[in-house]
Amino acid sequence: MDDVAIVGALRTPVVSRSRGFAGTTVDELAAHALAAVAAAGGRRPDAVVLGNCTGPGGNLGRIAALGAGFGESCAGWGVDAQCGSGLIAVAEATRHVRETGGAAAAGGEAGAAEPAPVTVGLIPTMGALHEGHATLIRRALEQNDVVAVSIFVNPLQFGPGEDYESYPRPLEADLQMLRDLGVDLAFVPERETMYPGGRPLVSLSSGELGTRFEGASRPGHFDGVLTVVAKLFNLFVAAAGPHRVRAYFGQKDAQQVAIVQRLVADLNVPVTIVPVAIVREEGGLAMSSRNTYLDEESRRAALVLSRTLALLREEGLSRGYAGIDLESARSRIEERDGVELDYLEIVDPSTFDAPTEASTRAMAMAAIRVGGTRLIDNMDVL
Ligand SMILES: Nc1ncnc2c1ncn2[C@@H]1O[C@H](COP(=O)(O)OP(=O)(O)OP(=O)(O)O)[C@@H](O)[C@H]1O
Ligand SMILES: CC(C)(CO)[C@@H](O)C(=O)[O-]
Ligand code: BAL
Repeated sequence: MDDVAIVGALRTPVVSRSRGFAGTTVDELAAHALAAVAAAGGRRPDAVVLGNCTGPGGNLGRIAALGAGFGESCAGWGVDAQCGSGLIAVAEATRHVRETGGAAAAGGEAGAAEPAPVTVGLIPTMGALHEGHATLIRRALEQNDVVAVSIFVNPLQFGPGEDYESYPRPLEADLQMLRDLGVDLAFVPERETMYPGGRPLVSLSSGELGTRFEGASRPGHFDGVLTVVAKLFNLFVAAAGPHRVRAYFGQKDAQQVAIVQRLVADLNVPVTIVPVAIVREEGGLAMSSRNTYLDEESRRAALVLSRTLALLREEGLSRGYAGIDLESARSRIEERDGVELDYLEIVDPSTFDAPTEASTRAMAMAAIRVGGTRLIDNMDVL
């Protein structure tokens, strides 16, 4: 027989596996459709071929045929090829009809598959975007289905006399960069949206860790960071519904990464933190929005920061971090014209205490002031 025709086609509704048909098995669903299509056509098939799209495996065709009441004489088999198995099953059924000369066969696909869960990537920024931000964004685009970038210069994390007012805000250029990168959503709230009525009454404390290093020079800075980050996390977790949220932070702000990781752990925030390595300019200077404040001379002077850290890294990797001469490194920075050293220390980045025998990482971290600009940087020395 050459001419084989499809005389009936039915399918069950498509629903979320965990919802509508939660108590129904795949072969029961298939049996239901098979019985209905046979009743409509007025004829029982003598064979059932079912493609298995991540169903339970086994011989779905045979089980469903029995479930549909086609009796033991109805043959049944399956095609276990996930996507596309339905088409192969129909082709198989056609072949069966052709070869057996006139008997009816049913082919189709059954499965209980749910698409991989959608994930949301969030990159909190203060804008004035550069290649460092772009790297975080690209990482998020690789790892998530939906990517959102927030741009908000958060007044709570700036101390008196810091650069809150003068912080660069090139919004149009930032938005163009986000469009070019293929970001799905830019969240650019007004100050009043984030803090209606001014400073919030309730805010977060970054604890003792928030008072050291960056926190010692910028009192209250990390409390402000945590408060805005917690607000952003709450907004995005709520908007993402059942979907997982990952948030991307740059290792340039290593202490910030550690404190945000503690926020998530200590307050059970359902967000996964993804740290991203530091992106540097060709000469080694860590990229930063505040680099735009530097004139040519300051930019040259600022190189002492990354170069000193790179020397410490070499020393640490070749002789062990315990042998590093921090005092000479500090002098090297202080002796550079136009540069003021705030701190240079070696810490275990999981605690920000001095590394111990048990430490698996040791990190040299430093902050300097060049002209009026404060810059930070760090490198692993173990
Ligand atoms: N060079 C960089 N490499 C990796 N991540 C970076 C780099 N610069 C910024 N980031 C990360 O981008 C995120 C947003 O940072 P932010 O908008 O404050 O930019 P910034 O360049 O750090 O600005 P600032 O000059 O204010 O420190 C932070 O998680 C930060 O660590
Ligand atoms: C995380 C952050 C966006 C919070 O304002 C800021 O501290 C930053 O840009 O690193
Ligand atoms: N990148 C850290 C934000 C700040 O310096 O305020």
